[in-house]
Amino acid sequence: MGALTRLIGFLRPYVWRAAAAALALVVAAGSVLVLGQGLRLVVDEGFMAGQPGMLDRALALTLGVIAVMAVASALRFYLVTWIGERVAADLRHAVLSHLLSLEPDFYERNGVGEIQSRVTTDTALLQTVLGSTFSMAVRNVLLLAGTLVMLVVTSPRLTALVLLGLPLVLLPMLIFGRRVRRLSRLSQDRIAELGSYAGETLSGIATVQAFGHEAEDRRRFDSLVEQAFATAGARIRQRAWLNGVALSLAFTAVGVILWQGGHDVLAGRMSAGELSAFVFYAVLAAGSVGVISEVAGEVMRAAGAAERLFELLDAQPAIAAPPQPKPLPTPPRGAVSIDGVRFAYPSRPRTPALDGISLEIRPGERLALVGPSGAGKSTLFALLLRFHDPQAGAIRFDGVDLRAADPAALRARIALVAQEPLLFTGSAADNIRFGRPDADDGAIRAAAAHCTEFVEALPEGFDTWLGPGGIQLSGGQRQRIAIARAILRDPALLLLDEATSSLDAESERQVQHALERLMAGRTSIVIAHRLATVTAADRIAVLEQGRLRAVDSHHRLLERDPLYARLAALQLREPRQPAANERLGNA
Ligand SMILES: Nc1ncnc2c1ncn2[C@@H]1O[C@H](COP(=O)(O)OP(=O)(O)OP(=O)(O)O)[C@@H](O)[C@H]1O
Repeated sequence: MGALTRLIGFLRPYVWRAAAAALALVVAAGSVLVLGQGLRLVVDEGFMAGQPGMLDRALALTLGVIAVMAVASALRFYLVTWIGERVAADLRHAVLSHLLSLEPDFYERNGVGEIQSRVTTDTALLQTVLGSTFSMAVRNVLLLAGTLVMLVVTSPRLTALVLLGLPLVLLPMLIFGRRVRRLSRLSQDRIAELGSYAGETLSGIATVQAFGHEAEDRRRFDSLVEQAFATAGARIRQRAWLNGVALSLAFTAVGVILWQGGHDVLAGRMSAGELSAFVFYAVLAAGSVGVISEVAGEVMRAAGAAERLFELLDAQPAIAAPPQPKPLPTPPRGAVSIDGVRFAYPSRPRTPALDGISLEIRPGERLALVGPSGAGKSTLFALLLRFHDPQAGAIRFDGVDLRAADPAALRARIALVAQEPLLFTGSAADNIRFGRPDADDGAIRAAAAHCTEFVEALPEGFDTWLGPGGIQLSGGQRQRIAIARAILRDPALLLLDEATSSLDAESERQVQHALERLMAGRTSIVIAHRLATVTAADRIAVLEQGRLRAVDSHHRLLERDPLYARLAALQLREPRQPAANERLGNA
């Protein structure tokens, strides 16, 4: 119920349309009720009094009422459906837009697949229910209320009989309705679980097939699908009971009324026209109850879906701009100060991923980060981008504590080139424009100066569609596009996670050349995997188990830090030399 009332809040911008819809609804339902009175007149004044002229007038009147009913019904349908679709669209918009403000951690905790399923299946369900079912429900609730009034007006005695029977009809609806609602929610959860599992498996299809994991996945799919089906089965059983019980009760009631009413007419307590009208209204009422019982389940399912969507809407971003964000100085300098930073991931509060890190990085400096796997290098990047806040200490960018700044303003001064750069569906130009959507073609070409030769060789140059994830490019080409994207953003601070996968010597040289362009004149922090990078760096910071071990130049570290010497020997690689057969081939 809470979710439904909150949905009504979404109606606020459309009060006038809602009012018009309500008016059309009342007129449409009202004209159906008037038809019942027409029926009474025809029977009493026409048939019983034996006046054919009365029949003609009754027909004319009826046609008029039908015309009004038709127009009002069409209007009601249009307006109510429009509002339903509009509210579903608004809700989709609100949820998607809110999701963008939640930090990467949130998705790690809750699973992207699960969230995706809520956004797609739950909004789709709401869309159908708000767009059509809801309109039916409202129409029938109103019709039911109207027919009940008309029943009382026509014959209070018979109505009393109906009302006595009413709890018999409503009680099972309430009981079954509640069960249906609980099962609906469970059913949606199961489908979401399935969707999330399928999403992960299908996006990792290459790994799945390479390891021959299909049989295992098929088994798990089977079990998840069957679980979802079992839940759906339980829900359908409840709905089936609900429908059967409600309908049989309603029509039994009509039978009883006819029987009692027939006795009343015979005894002269009511006219035949009144009984006709009464039965007309009773049938309408029973029909409404039937429809309501049918759509109530759907509406309850929608309430479950709305509840899940509101949960997403209510998720508070852990990282947000303070009410009065402190502006970063202009022009940006690119000074980073890390001061006694301690950070542990929420899932492992006892083992800090970074512990007591202090480091000053001067504007324009080139700092290389090295350390064994799990030392905290990527975590430091995540903190610099403010995906997390440190539990102790502070990070300052150009003198401003990251927590005091607007994260968007901070990130506008940073560009990230990830180890496996992520490209998105679109053209080469779209991907380069990613961090500056308003950039014109000239700016894009300038930023891509290091890769024009290969981009222009693509079938449609910069407008070539690269497929989802830039699948149509080689690893080295993807990296160069990602570098162009960072150059176009023109950041004061560059965060670069060097690729570990080896490229051939020529691609390596091209990527290196692109990186030189990117790093020129800005502060850069590089998670280094190449010997060339550490030798060219101003300083190298050696991390080990979340602690800063040493900060110095390559040569001095080689002399005085055994861990560094070992890492340099094992981890940092020279550009790959062409193999002997390649050299032979070239000769
Ligand atoms: N999301 C997370 N939740 C909990 N712990 C995490 C999470 N991400 C990383 N860690 C832990 O934090 C520590 C530092 O990880 P981090 O990814 O920063 O290391 P790294 O130096 O970048 O390693 P690599 O070179 O292998 O990428 C590791 O012990 C890791 O297990």
